[in-house]
Amino acid sequence: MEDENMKIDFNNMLQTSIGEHGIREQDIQKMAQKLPQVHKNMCAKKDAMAWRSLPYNQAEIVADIKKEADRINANFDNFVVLGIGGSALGSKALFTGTKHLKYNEISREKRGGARFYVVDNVDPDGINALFDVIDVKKTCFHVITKSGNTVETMSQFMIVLSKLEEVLGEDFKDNIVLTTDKEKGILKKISNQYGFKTFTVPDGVGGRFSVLCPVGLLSAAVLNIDIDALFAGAKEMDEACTREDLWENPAYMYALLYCTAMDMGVNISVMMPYADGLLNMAEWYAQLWAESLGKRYGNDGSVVNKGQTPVRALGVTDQHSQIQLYTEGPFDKVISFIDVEKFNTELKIPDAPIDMMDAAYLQGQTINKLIASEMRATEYAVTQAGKMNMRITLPEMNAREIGALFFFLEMATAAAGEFLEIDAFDQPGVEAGKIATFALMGREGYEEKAAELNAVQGKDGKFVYQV
Ligand SMILES: O=P(O)(O)OC[C@H]1O[C@](O)(CO)[C@@H](O)[C@@H]1O
Repeated sequence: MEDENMKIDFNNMLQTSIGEHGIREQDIQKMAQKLPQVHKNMCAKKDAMAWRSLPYNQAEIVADIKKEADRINANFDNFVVLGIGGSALGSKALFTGTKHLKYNEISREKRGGARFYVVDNVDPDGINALFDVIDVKKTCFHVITKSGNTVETMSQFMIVLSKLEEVLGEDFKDNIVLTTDKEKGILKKISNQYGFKTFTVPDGVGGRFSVLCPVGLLSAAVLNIDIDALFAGAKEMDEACTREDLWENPAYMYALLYCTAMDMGVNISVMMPYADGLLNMAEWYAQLWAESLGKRYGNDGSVVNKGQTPVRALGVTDQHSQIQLYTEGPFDKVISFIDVEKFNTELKIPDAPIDMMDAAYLQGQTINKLIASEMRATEYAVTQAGKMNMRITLPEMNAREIGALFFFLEMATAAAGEFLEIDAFDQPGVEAGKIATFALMGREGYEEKAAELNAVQGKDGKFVYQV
């Protein structure tokens, strides 16, 4: 990739940079023995990993999405995404990664479209707070659930439908857009019966890999994010991340080094962007890395309990809360710094009208230089402390770079799944909680589970402190 593109620097993962707790050349060689099989699987499973084709095969869908976005922006003041996990996090990362950080507060003229919100929880105060600031009549709700059954999203949807009915009677169809599976799930049945505008999550595109399909693209279009540029970034990354040679494929190197680190007891992956707008990218990555790699069983059915705990941190803010631990605590984490070479704006630290004393050296410099210097300083400090870290540098925060970053991390995650010999595309571990929730909420067919839950032995009172 050329100089103006993203740069991914793995030096500080290595013993040559950080000393005894780093990865050695021979560790790379050893893990690289798996690479031919990893590459073979990545090639063989390309079609099954349908998210890899999304930058290439959606011309018609994107045209429809843009038309729908134009309708939404022409008719509504607000656009609200209802969804959770992979149905929400990509939209959030896209939004803050490319748009004005106070988007909803700037004028409509400057925004060029509806205000944008994502509701990805079932906190009553959070949902009610949104209703306090939007006029539901003037709001389009995008209900996203691939399975079409997710309890959080369906309950949000029901609340919204009733609010709409209160103010619009039966005339609320235009305020709703759905995105779901092509045939499965309750939402699809509702779509068929009531004829809401509906987009499809393609087969082979799991929630956490779905940002570049209608799940994230309708948000992108409503936000006037350049979808062609998103795809261009993803395609560039695809080209790099399908190469067979480890030394030319950054996704393979990421996967190899992180899996080697896991074998060395490095159980935590901290993503620490130095840009407010990229914190949501770290949130998105957290689901991607956690749900894809956290697995009890290996492909051969044996118990492996693999995975690495993702942590989101924000530079520089979390330097003043977490870096003490990262430098001096256990050797159990790797930090992925993300920095941005050129921010969208510049902010000078002017000469102050009072004597700033020892702080006067800051005068005439920029906040841009300060954040960049703090990133380098923190990288230096954790490297000196012998802790694994690496750096992803974005030349700018724009649609192309964000598209490339999504695709890079998706490819790295899929490759890591192959190195770990687990299925990176299922999530059986979340089922137990979902089923228990159905039971506790009285869903038909879950009576036995409800009885089981109610029969669970009481807690030992001596460990419960009623203060
Ligand atoms: O899009 P859905 O089916 O509502 O799922 C939401 C999220 O729930 C999960 O299935 C896990 O609970 C995620 O994998 C997914 O992104």
